[in-house]
Amino acid sequence: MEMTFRWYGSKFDTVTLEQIRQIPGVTGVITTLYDTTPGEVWTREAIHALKEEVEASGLHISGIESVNIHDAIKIGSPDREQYIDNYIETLKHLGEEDIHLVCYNFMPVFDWTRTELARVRPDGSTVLAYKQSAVDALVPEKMFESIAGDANGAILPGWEPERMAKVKELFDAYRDVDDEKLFANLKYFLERIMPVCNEYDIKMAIHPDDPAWSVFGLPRIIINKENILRMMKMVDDPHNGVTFCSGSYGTNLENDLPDMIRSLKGRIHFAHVRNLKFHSQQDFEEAAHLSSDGSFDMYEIMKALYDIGFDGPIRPDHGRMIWGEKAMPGYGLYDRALGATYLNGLWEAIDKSHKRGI
Ligand SMILES: O=C(O)[C@@H](O)[C@@H](O)[C@H](O)[C@H](O)CO
Ligand SMILES: [Fe+2]
Repeated sequence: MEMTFRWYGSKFDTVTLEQIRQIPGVTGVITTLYDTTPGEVWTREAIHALKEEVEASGLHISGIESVNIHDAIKIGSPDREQYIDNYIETLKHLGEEDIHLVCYNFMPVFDWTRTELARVRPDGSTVLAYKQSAVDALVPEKMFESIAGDANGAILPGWEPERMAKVKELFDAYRDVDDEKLFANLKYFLERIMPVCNEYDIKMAIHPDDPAWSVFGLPRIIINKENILRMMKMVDDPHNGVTFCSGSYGTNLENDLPDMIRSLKGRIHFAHVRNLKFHSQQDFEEAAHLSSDGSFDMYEIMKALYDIGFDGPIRPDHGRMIWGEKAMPGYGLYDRALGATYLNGLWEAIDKSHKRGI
């Protein structure tokens, strides 16, 4: 595995490449062209410039998170053809620039959903949190407004203001899309892009839905072992793979994370590893990465990744806001750096135990 760090680009991120370069063991960044909108073609020039900037700092681009999918593709409307063609163009340009990993998600309307962006924990740190009762008390149009105030002025990934302004219309457009239709539209999309992925060896890594259940009645399919295995089989190509995100699959306590990892051997191309702390089944907050701070056994998660021979990029996921830092919620420097170091420590221990036959 390679330890990496998400970086939104110098125009958007409070964290610099120089800082990332000094986190021990981090060699790559996971980045994006944050000022593109879903559906747009990424130019080769823009990708090249990003790559040069990253490489000038002594790091390299380990993958893209995300090339977002236009709603027409998820809805399956006739104009999806154009947007799929655009996506293929983007993949081609990425391949030409020697980038071989693309993370994306297939969530209707909203990307990840949280009801609080700055819940205060007993140690004074703040974290993102989710409470089902708070979602149930909201109309979807108000979702964005209800959390935007705590965003530290940042644009939230997957919550593009232009799209959020049209939430009502989007909900209408998804009216006839149920789980089966969404599966079919995902299959259609993947079958169309697989030739270019094969040609340029681009590994597609779908990110799970977060939380891993339906929100506001919208269909959500990338939520559990059964569905993700169905998806792997429906387009049975190693380039059709997974971002294993412990914090997203882990929102559903019925998901056995190490078991899911083992069942996806060979198809996990990217891993997000973070911890959650549950207060009740549908009330949880993001914890520090350390097992004892949350509800997951992080050793078992890393061990499962190790055991399946995972060799792709891994990154700490959302971190707490600590030490007075002001950054995009979940994406400050300090706590994610602690997370990277902790995960590297677990990995070293697992690796050495394995080699010594312990
Ligand atoms: O919650 C986050 O910040 C991320 O894990 C997602 O936004 C993720 O990048 C996308 O869902 C992947 O397309
Ligand atoms: Fe994630």
